[in-house]
Amino acid sequence: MTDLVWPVFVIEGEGQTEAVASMPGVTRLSIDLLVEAVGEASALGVKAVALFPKVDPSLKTPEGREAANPDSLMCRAIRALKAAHPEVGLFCDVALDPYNSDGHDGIVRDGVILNDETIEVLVRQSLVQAAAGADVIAPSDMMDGRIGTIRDALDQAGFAHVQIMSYAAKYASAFYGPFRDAVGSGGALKGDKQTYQMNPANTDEALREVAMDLDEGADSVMVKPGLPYLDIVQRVRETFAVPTLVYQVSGEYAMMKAAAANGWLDNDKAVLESLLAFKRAGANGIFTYAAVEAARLLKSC
Ligand SMILES: NCc1[nH]cc(CCC(=O)O)c1CC(=O)O
Ligand SMILES: [Mg+2]
Repeated sequence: MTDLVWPVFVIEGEGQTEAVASMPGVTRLSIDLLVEAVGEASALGVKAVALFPKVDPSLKTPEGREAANPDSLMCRAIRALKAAHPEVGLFCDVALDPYNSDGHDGIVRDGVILNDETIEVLVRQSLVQAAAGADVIAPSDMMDGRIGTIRDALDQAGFAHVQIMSYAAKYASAFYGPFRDAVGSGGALKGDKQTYQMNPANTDEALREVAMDLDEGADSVMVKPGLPYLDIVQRVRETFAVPTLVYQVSGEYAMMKAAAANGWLDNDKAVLESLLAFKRAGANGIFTYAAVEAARLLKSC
Protein backbone atom coordinates (compact mmCIF):
# COMPACT_ATOMS: atom_id res chain seq x y z
CA MET A 1 0.00 0.00 0.00
CA THR A 2 2.83 2.41 0.79
CA ASP A 3 4.13 1.72 -2.74
CA LEU A 4 1.09 3.35 -4.30
CA VAL A 5 1.13 6.87 -5.68
CA TRP A 6 -2.22 8.34 -6.70
CA PRO A 7 -2.17 10.77 -9.68
CA VAL A 8 -4.78 13.51 -9.22
CA PHE A 9 -6.06 16.39 -11.35
CA VAL A 10 -6.78 19.80 -9.89
CA ILE A 11 -9.07 22.51 -11.29
CA GLU A 12 -9.97 26.07 -10.30
CA GLY A 13 -12.95 26.97 -8.16
CA GLU A 14 -14.62 25.71 -5.03
CA GLY A 15 -16.81 22.65 -4.69
CA GLN A 16 -16.05 21.75 -8.31
CA THR A 17 -15.86 18.23 -9.71
CA GLU A 18 -15.50 17.23 -13.36
CA ALA A 19 -15.57 13.63 -14.49
CA VAL A 20 -12.96 12.60 -17.06
CA ALA A 21 -15.03 10.75 -19.64
CA SER A 22 -12.20 8.55 -20.90
CA MET A 23 -11.15 7.58 -17.34
CA PRO A 24 -14.18 6.17 -15.48
CA GLY A 25 -13.84 6.79 -11.74
CA VAL A 26 -11.41 9.70 -12.18
CA THR A 27 -12.61 13.21 -11.38
CA ARG A 28 -10.84 16.51 -11.55
CA LEU A 29 -11.34 18.34 -8.26
CA SER A 30 -11.06 21.91 -7.06
CA ILE A 31 -8.50 22.43 -4.30
CA ASP A 32 -10.99 22.18 -1.39
CA LEU A 33 -12.38 18.84 -2.61
CA LEU A 34 -8.92 17.57 -3.49
CA VAL A 35 -7.80 18.22 0.07
CA GLU A 36 -10.74 16.10 1.29
CA ALA A 37 -10.09 13.30 -1.19
CA VAL A 38 -6.41 13.13 -0.34
CA GLY A 39 -7.32 12.96 3.36
CA GLU A 40 -9.52 9.93 2.64
CA ALA A 41 -6.75 8.34 0.57
CA SER A 42 -4.27 8.90 3.38
CA ALA A 43 -6.62 7.27 5.89
CA LEU A 44 -6.72 4.23 3.59
CA GLY A 45 -2.92 4.09 3.51
CA VAL A 46 -2.14 5.92 0.26
CA LYS A 47 0.63 8.21 1.43
CA ALA A 48 1.69 9.85 -1.83
CA VAL A 49 -0.03 11.70 -4.65
CA ALA A 50 1.12 13.04 -8.01
CA LEU A 51 -0.39 16.37 -8.80
CA PHE A 52 -1.42 17.57 -12.29
CA PRO A 53 -3.27 20.83 -13.02
CA LYS A 54 -5.88 21.48 -15.68
CA VAL A 55 -5.00 25.02 -16.60
CA ASP A 56 -7.47 27.53 -17.95
CA PRO A 57 -6.88 27.86 -21.73
CA SER A 58 -6.63 31.66 -21.37
CA LEU A 59 -3.42 31.17 -19.35
CA LYS A 60 -1.69 29.07 -22.00
CA THR A 61 1.12 30.71 -23.96
CA PRO A 62 3.80 29.43 -26.36
CA GLU A 63 6.42 29.67 -23.56
CA GLY A 64 4.18 28.11 -20.90
CA ARG A 65 4.71 31.17 -18.72
CA GLU A 66 2.11 30.14 -16.12
CA ALA A 67 4.32 27.16 -15.20
CA ALA A 68 6.63 29.51 -13.29
CA ASN A 69 3.89 31.49 -11.50
CA PRO A 70 4.28 31.08 -7.71
CA ASP A 71 0.51 31.57 -7.34
CA SER A 72 -0.49 29.15 -10.07
CA LEU A 73 -3.28 26.64 -9.48
CA MET A 74 -0.56 24.01 -9.04
CA CYS A 75 1.32 25.96 -6.35
CA ARG A 76 -1.89 26.82 -4.48
CA ALA A 77 -2.84 23.14 -4.51
CA ILE A 78 0.61 22.15 -3.21
CA ARG A 79 0.36 24.62 -0.34
CA ALA A 80 -3.17 23.51 0.59
CA LEU A 81 -2.31 19.81 0.51
CA LYS A 82 0.89 20.26 2.52
CA ALA A 83 -0.94 22.32 5.15
CA ALA A 84 -3.80 19.81 5.51
CA HIS A 85 -1.92 16.53 5.07
CA PRO A 86 1.78 16.93 5.82
CA GLU A 87 2.12 13.12 5.99
CA VAL A 88 1.24 12.72 2.30
CA GLY A 89 4.20 12.95 -0.09
CA LEU A 90 3.70 15.26 -3.06
CA PHE A 91 5.19 14.34 -6.44
CA CYS A 92 4.95 17.53 -8.47
CA ASP A 93 4.99 17.33 -12.25
CA VAL A 94 7.49 19.47 -14.09
CA ALA A 95 6.79 19.88 -17.82
CA LEU A 96 5.12 22.55 -19.91
CA ASP A 97 2.27 20.61 -21.49
CA PRO A 98 -0.54 21.85 -19.20
CA TYR A 99 0.62 25.46 -19.77
CA ASN A 100 1.80 25.43 -23.38
CA SER A 101 -0.57 26.60 -26.10
CA ASP A 102 1.02 24.02 -28.44
CA GLY A 103 0.32 21.16 -25.99
CA HIS A 104 4.00 20.18 -25.96
CA ASP A 105 6.21 19.51 -22.95
CA GLY A 106 8.69 22.10 -24.18
CA ILE A 107 8.82 25.39 -26.06
CA VAL A 108 8.31 25.00 -29.80
CA ARG A 109 9.65 27.34 -32.47
CA ASP A 110 9.20 26.65 -36.19
CA GLY A 111 8.11 23.12 -35.36
CA VAL A 112 11.25 22.36 -33.31
CA ILE A 113 11.42 21.79 -29.55
CA LEU A 114 13.91 24.19 -27.95
CA ASN A 115 15.67 22.02 -25.38
CA ASP A 116 17.79 24.59 -23.53
CA GLU A 117 15.23 27.39 -23.50
CA THR A 118 12.70 24.93 -22.13
CA ILE A 119 15.07 23.94 -19.32
CA GLU A 120 15.21 27.56 -18.14
CA VAL A 121 11.43 27.52 -17.64
CA LEU A 122 11.52 24.04 -16.05
CA VAL A 123 14.03 25.35 -13.50
CA ARG A 124 11.74 28.23 -12.56
CA GLN A 125 8.79 25.82 -12.41
CA SER A 126 10.75 23.51 -10.11
CA LEU A 127 11.74 26.37 -7.81
CA VAL A 128 8.20 27.72 -7.35
CA GLN A 129 6.93 24.20 -6.66
CA ALA A 130 9.70 23.48 -4.17
CA ALA A 131 8.97 26.78 -2.43
CA ALA A 132 5.27 25.83 -2.26
CA GLY A 133 6.14 22.57 -0.49
CA ALA A 134 6.80 19.87 -3.10
CA ASP A 135 8.50 16.80 -1.64
CA VAL A 136 9.57 15.41 -4.99
CA ILE A 137 10.10 17.34 -8.20
CA ALA A 138 9.11 15.05 -11.05
CA PRO A 139 10.25 16.23 -14.49
CA SER A 140 8.16 14.37 -17.09
CA ASP A 141 9.27 16.51 -20.02
CA MET A 142 12.21 14.41 -21.36
CA MET A 143 14.42 17.38 -22.29
CA ASP A 144 18.11 16.48 -22.26
CA GLY A 145 20.19 17.71 -19.34
CA ARG A 146 17.36 19.06 -17.23
CA ILE A 147 18.00 16.90 -14.16
CA GLY A 148 21.47 18.31 -13.47
CA THR A 149 20.36 21.89 -14.07
CA ILE A 150 17.29 21.54 -11.83
CA ARG A 151 19.36 19.82 -9.12
CA ASP A 152 21.91 22.66 -9.05
CA ALA A 153 19.17 25.28 -8.94
CA LEU A 154 17.33 23.53 -6.10
CA ASP A 155 20.54 23.14 -4.08
CA GLN A 156 21.51 26.79 -4.56
CA ALA A 157 18.05 27.96 -3.50
CA GLY A 158 18.16 25.98 -0.25
CA PHE A 159 16.08 23.02 -1.43
CA ALA A 160 18.75 20.33 -1.11
CA HIS A 161 16.19 18.20 0.75
CA VAL A 162 13.74 18.21 -2.16
CA GLN A 163 14.14 15.03 -4.20
CA ILE A 164 14.05 14.60 -7.95
CA MET A 165 12.25 11.69 -9.57
CA SER A 166 13.13 11.65 -13.23
CA TYR A 167 10.79 10.33 -15.86
CA ALA A 168 13.91 8.85 -17.43
CA ALA A 169 12.49 6.08 -19.61
CA LYS A 170 9.37 7.64 -21.02
CA TYR A 171 8.15 6.25 -24.30
CA ALA A 172 6.23 8.02 -27.07
CA SER A 173 3.12 5.99 -26.35
CA ALA A 174 -0.43 5.70 -27.62
CA PHE A 175 -1.52 4.98 -24.05
CA TYR A 176 -1.40 8.64 -22.89
CA GLY A 177 -4.56 9.74 -24.73
CA PRO A 178 -6.98 9.90 -21.78
CA PHE A 179 -4.45 11.88 -19.69
CA ARG A 180 -4.28 14.53 -22.39
CA ASP A 181 -8.08 14.80 -22.13
CA ALA A 182 -7.78 15.11 -18.36
CA VAL A 183 -5.32 18.02 -18.40
CA GLY A 184 -6.73 19.45 -21.60
CA SER A 185 -3.44 19.31 -23.53
CA GLY A 186 -4.62 16.89 -26.22
CA GLY A 187 -6.77 19.30 -28.18
CA ALA A 188 -3.92 21.81 -28.32
CA LEU A 189 -1.25 19.28 -29.22
CA LYS A 190 0.22 19.89 -32.66
CA GLY A 191 2.05 16.88 -34.06
CA ASP A 192 3.47 14.23 -31.75
CA LYS A 193 6.19 13.91 -29.11
CA GLN A 194 8.49 11.51 -30.94
CA THR A 195 11.45 13.88 -31.02
CA TYR A 196 11.80 13.86 -27.22
CA GLN A 197 9.95 10.78 -25.94
CA MET A 198 11.49 7.38 -26.63
CA ASN A 199 10.85 4.96 -29.47
CA PRO A 200 8.84 1.97 -28.15
CA ALA A 201 11.17 -0.34 -30.09
CA ASN A 202 14.24 0.59 -27.99
CA THR A 203 15.47 -0.97 -24.76
CA ASP A 204 19.16 -0.04 -24.47
CA GLU A 205 18.24 3.62 -24.93
CA ALA A 206 16.18 3.40 -21.74
CA LEU A 207 19.24 2.27 -19.82
CA ARG A 208 21.32 5.13 -21.26
CA GLU A 209 18.61 7.65 -20.34
CA VAL A 210 18.45 6.30 -16.79
CA ALA A 211 22.25 6.29 -16.45
CA MET A 212 22.45 9.94 -17.54
CA ASP A 213 19.70 11.10 -15.22
CA LEU A 214 21.21 9.27 -12.23
CA ASP A 215 24.57 10.79 -13.07
CA GLU A 216 22.96 14.25 -13.08
CA GLY A 217 21.54 13.65 -9.60
CA ALA A 218 18.12 11.98 -9.90
CA ASP A 219 17.11 10.25 -6.65
CA SER A 220 14.73 7.87 -8.38
CA VAL A 221 13.63 7.05 -11.90
CA MET A 222 10.35 6.34 -13.64
CA VAL A 223 9.50 3.90 -16.42
CA LYS A 224 6.35 4.84 -18.34
CA PRO A 225 3.96 3.36 -19.49
CA GLY A 226 3.72 0.34 -17.21
CA LEU A 227 2.38 -3.06 -18.24
CA PRO A 228 3.57 -2.90 -21.88
CA TYR A 229 7.07 -2.01 -20.57
CA LEU A 230 7.60 -4.45 -17.69
CA ASP A 231 10.79 -5.67 -19.36
CA ILE A 232 12.19 -2.15 -19.04
CA VAL A 233 11.17 -1.92 -15.38
CA GLN A 234 13.00 -5.16 -14.67
CA ARG A 235 16.13 -4.16 -16.61
CA VAL A 236 16.34 -0.75 -14.97
CA ARG A 237 15.87 -2.17 -11.49
CA GLU A 238 18.42 -4.94 -12.04
CA THR A 239 20.99 -2.74 -13.74
CA PHE A 240 20.98 0.23 -11.38
CA ALA A 241 19.40 -0.98 -8.10
CA VAL A 242 17.96 2.50 -7.51
CA PRO A 243 14.37 3.31 -6.54
CA THR A 244 12.47 2.47 -9.71
CA LEU A 245 8.91 3.64 -10.21
CA VAL A 246 6.43 2.65 -12.85
CA TYR A 247 3.37 4.49 -14.17
CA GLN A 248 0.21 2.56 -14.99
CA VAL A 249 -0.85 5.28 -17.39
CA SER A 250 -4.25 6.62 -18.32
CA GLY A 251 -4.72 4.35 -21.35
CA GLU A 252 -3.90 1.23 -19.35
CA TYR A 253 -6.41 2.30 -16.71
CA ALA A 254 -9.04 3.12 -19.36
CA MET A 255 -8.63 -0.31 -20.97
CA MET A 256 -9.26 -2.10 -17.68
CA LYS A 257 -12.24 0.08 -16.82
CA ALA A 258 -13.83 -0.22 -20.26
CA ALA A 259 -13.53 -3.99 -20.26
CA ALA A 260 -14.84 -4.24 -16.71
CA ALA A 261 -17.80 -1.97 -17.55
CA ASN A 262 -18.73 -4.40 -20.32
CA GLY A 263 -18.48 -7.34 -17.98
CA TRP A 264 -15.49 -8.67 -19.92
CA LEU A 265 -13.02 -8.45 -17.03
CA ASP A 266 -13.32 -8.80 -13.28
CA ASN A 267 -12.29 -5.27 -12.28
CA ASP A 268 -10.99 -6.02 -8.80
CA LYS A 269 -8.95 -9.03 -9.86
CA ALA A 270 -7.53 -7.25 -12.89
CA VAL A 271 -6.55 -4.19 -10.85
CA LEU A 272 -4.74 -6.22 -8.20
CA GLU A 273 -3.09 -8.56 -10.70
CA SER A 274 -1.70 -5.63 -12.69
CA LEU A 275 -0.20 -4.14 -9.52
CA LEU A 276 1.27 -7.50 -8.54
CA ALA A 277 2.93 -7.69 -11.97
CA PHE A 278 4.69 -4.37 -11.31
CA LYS A 279 6.00 -5.68 -8.01
CA ARG A 280 7.16 -8.89 -9.68
CA ALA A 281 9.13 -6.84 -12.21
CA GLY A 282 10.85 -5.08 -9.31
CA ALA A 283 9.08 -1.72 -9.12
CA ASN A 284 9.54 0.13 -5.84
CA GLY A 285 6.66 2.50 -6.43
CA ILE A 286 3.56 2.43 -8.63
CA PHE A 287 1.68 5.43 -9.99
CA THR A 288 -1.89 4.29 -10.63
CA TYR A 289 -5.28 5.96 -10.96
CA ALA A 290 -6.58 2.85 -9.16
CA ALA A 291 -4.51 3.59 -6.03
CA VAL A 292 -7.46 4.36 -3.77
CA GLU A 293 -9.61 1.46 -4.93
CA ALA A 294 -6.58 -0.84 -4.67
CA ALA A 295 -5.97 0.32 -1.10
CA ARG A 296 -9.60 -0.48 -0.28
CA LEU A 297 -9.29 -3.92 -1.90
CA LEU A 298 -6.04 -4.66 -0.09
CA LYS A 299 -7.60 -3.67 3.23
CA SER A 300 -10.43 -6.14 2.75
CA CYS A 301 -8.12 -9.01 1.68
N1 LIG B 1 4.29 15.74 -19.39
C1 LIG B 1 3.66 14.80 -20.17
C2 LIG B 1 2.85 13.80 -19.43
N2 LIG B 1 2.56 13.84 -18.10
C3 LIG B 1 1.78 12.73 -17.83
C4 LIG B 1 1.56 12.01 -18.99
C5 LIG B 1 0.75 10.77 -19.20
C6 LIG B 1 0.17 10.11 -18.01
C7 LIG B 1 -0.92 9.16 -18.31
O1 LIG B 1 -1.21 8.83 -19.49
O2 LIG B 1 -1.55 8.71 -17.36
C8 LIG B 1 2.26 12.66 -19.99
C9 LIG B 1 2.37 12.10 -21.33
C10 LIG B 1 2.13 12.93 -22.49
O3 LIG B 1 1.13 13.66 -22.56
O4 LIG B 1 2.95 12.84 -23.41
MG1 LIG C 1 16.71 11.90 -21.04
